[in-house]
Amino acid sequence: MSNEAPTPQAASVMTLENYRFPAHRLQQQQSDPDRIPLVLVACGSFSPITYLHLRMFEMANDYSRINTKYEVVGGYLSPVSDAYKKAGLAESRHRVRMCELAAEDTSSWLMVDPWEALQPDYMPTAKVLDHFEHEINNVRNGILSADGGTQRPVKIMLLAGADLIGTMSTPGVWAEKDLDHILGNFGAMIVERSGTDMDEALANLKQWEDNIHVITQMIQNNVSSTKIRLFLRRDMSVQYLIPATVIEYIDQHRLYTDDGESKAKDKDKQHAAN
Ligand SMILES: Nc1ncnc2c1ncn2[C@@H]1O[C@H](COP(=O)(O)OP(=O)(O)OP(=O)(O)O)[C@@H](O)[C@H]1O
Ligand SMILES: O=C(O)c1ccc[n+]([C@@H]2O[C@H](COP(=O)([O-])O)[C@@H](O)[C@H]2O)c1
Repeated sequence: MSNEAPTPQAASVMTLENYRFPAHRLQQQQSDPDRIPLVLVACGSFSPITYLHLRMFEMANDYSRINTKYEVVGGYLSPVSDAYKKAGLAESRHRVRMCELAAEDTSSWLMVDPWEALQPDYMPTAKVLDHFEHEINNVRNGILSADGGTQRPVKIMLLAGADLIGTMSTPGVWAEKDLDHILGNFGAMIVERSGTDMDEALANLKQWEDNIHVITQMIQNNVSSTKIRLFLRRDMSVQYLIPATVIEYIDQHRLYTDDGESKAKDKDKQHAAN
């Protein structure tokens, strides 16, 4: 897929004007009548997306099937917009395209929603989850029941790593009303992460503990985007840590190299001269 142009409905070619909620892999009908339909939403930088980000969804799917009454009917990556201004953040158009390449090439059920990435202003996570609630439960009226008789509402949940829930326990990072909305109304699936003490991360979130599902990593994977960027700056291999199509894209666009921008500009000048 990496050498193919994105299709017209692809997340990476959408603008705020022609935006359409991606639903091509969203399950249309439930398989199990006894389960509650669930859509997982991972918000983050994804600069760049790694295999761990993708694995989080697989772990959450297994966890849901084995430990809960939920049936996962869809999964979305929602890259943060350029307004987030975090160190190491590549332009959102690149992050959306890398997520899209990774999802299309390695998964049969993950999708990328560019809505958050396209926003000119920073969009708090509570508002991003509201957007999914609106698109799935208001616009689409939920999901068809297993017997085909009724439409059922879909539960939307945040999927995140332990460091992110740790920031929720840290006073002042998240608005209190947003925490109550995210953890009280939506809920979260949290993947443990080495370097983050789960008890500490959850310490101030006791009132919502019934809505917080902790997923243990049975095979520890400690890949992070920061380490990938570091390897790329040192011209070291990132093969088998992130999808091959994403590596190809990073090479083509000279992302995450110290002199990446100037090289890209030189290339543009060369094209213009020819
Ligand atoms: N190794 C990991 N273990 C568990 N969760 C992770 C891991 N890497 C990322 N995540 C989670 O994936 C989500 C999106 O990650 P994001 O791109 O924002 O972070 P990151 O990979 O830590 O990036 P950076 O290194 O640039 O800070 C977050 O919820 C984060 O907690
Ligand atoms: O909504 C908030 O108040 C909020 C506060 C801190 C972080 N977030 C979200 O958490 C995600 C990961 O952030 P970070 O800084 O750990 O890469 C990203 O999608 C942010 O928008 C959201």
